[in-house]
Amino acid sequence: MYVELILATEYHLGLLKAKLAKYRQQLLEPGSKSAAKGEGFDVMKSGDARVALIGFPSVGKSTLLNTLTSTHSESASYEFTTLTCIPGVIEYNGANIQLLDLPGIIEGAAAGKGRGRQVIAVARTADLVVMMLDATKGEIQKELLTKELESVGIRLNKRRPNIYFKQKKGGGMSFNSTLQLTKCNEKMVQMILHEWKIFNAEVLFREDCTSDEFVDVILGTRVYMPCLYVYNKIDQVSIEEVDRLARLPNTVVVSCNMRLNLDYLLDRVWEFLALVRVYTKKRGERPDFDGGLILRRGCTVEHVCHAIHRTMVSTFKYALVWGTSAKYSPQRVGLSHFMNHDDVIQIVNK
Ligand SMILES: Nc1nc2c(ncn2[C@@H]2O[C@H](COP(=O)(O)OP(=O)(O)OP(=O)(O)O)[C@@H](O)[C@H]2O)c(=O)[nH]1
Ligand SMILES: [K+]
Ligand SMILES: [Mg+2]
Repeated sequence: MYVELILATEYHLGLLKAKLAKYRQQLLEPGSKSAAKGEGFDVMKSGDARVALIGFPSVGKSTLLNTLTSTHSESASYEFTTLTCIPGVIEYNGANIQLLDLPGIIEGAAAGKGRGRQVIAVARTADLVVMMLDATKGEIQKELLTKELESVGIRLNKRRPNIYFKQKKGGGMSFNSTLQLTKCNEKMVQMILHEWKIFNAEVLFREDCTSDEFVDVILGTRVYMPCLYVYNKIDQVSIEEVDRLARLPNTVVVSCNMRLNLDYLLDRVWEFLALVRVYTKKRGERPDFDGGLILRRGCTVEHVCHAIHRTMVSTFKYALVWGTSAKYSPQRVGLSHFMNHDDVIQIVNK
């Protein structure tokens, strides 16, 4: 009896949340009235990666842009100093990383307060969100901002749920899981799908997901982004507090005014962007250490070929690789060999 009651509550709540998610989705769809005014700022994507600075007003976003790039963005002690998107470029490890200074956002941003929607629209286009927080203001800012971003479908530091979902023309529902599910079940999935008027589909849970995560999968418009939390103004708090903040996950503590820990911040940005630099070398010549190629972690020799020239793969015979990805230097490898940061490669054509 008791168990049934809990289950009934779970179903009720699960379905309610699914309805809400569906409703919110309609609000965000392009063409709908409320979405129209929430267009992003018009800034060209450039460089090897894009980082968006998100934070409450006056946490020091513009000060950071001014410190790390040659672009100037007005910074002042009053809130909402920045009213538009200001792009700058960080040069690091031979890569050009576009850093976007944005207006501060406040609670209710997702619902249209201030320039919140525009800011969030830009954040969605970034490869990394740097959430800037004021070290003097505790952790509440982080929770509020995370909620704002979640409410418009941005998931920070989370993996896409491992659920296979395919809508079908007929054949009814097929539900399977590769492991014991503890947070969701077939009945719940069916109820949620009916809410979307989906009666024919194939669903396979490959991990123990919640019904909320299943809703994310049906919507299919969620963005999963890495996020680095940066606590600024550590010159204003006790050493004990700095120590505590610095140990939080995915966190860097800095002082933009005093230029403290900014090198470490850049290291972490590079790591979060998962960038890799690879040097090319011609036979009998020294590697071209001025012109490294910027690629993503997990890239292979094939990716390197594409980065050099789109027809390179068709003439590829083998490659010689020096560096940490090679078992010996040089190692002779094929197209599927994984490259590491700062490896050197010489490509031999047919
Ligand atoms: N104490 C201290 N103050 C800082 C630091 N970094 C920035 N500030 C100050 O914080 C205030 C706000 O800085 P901004 O760079 O304008 O902040 P913002 O986040 O861009 O603000 P909005 O554009 O209004 O959202 C300025 O008075 C800065 O001098 C820091 O490391 N320590
Ligand atoms: K400000
Ligand atoms: Mg600013």
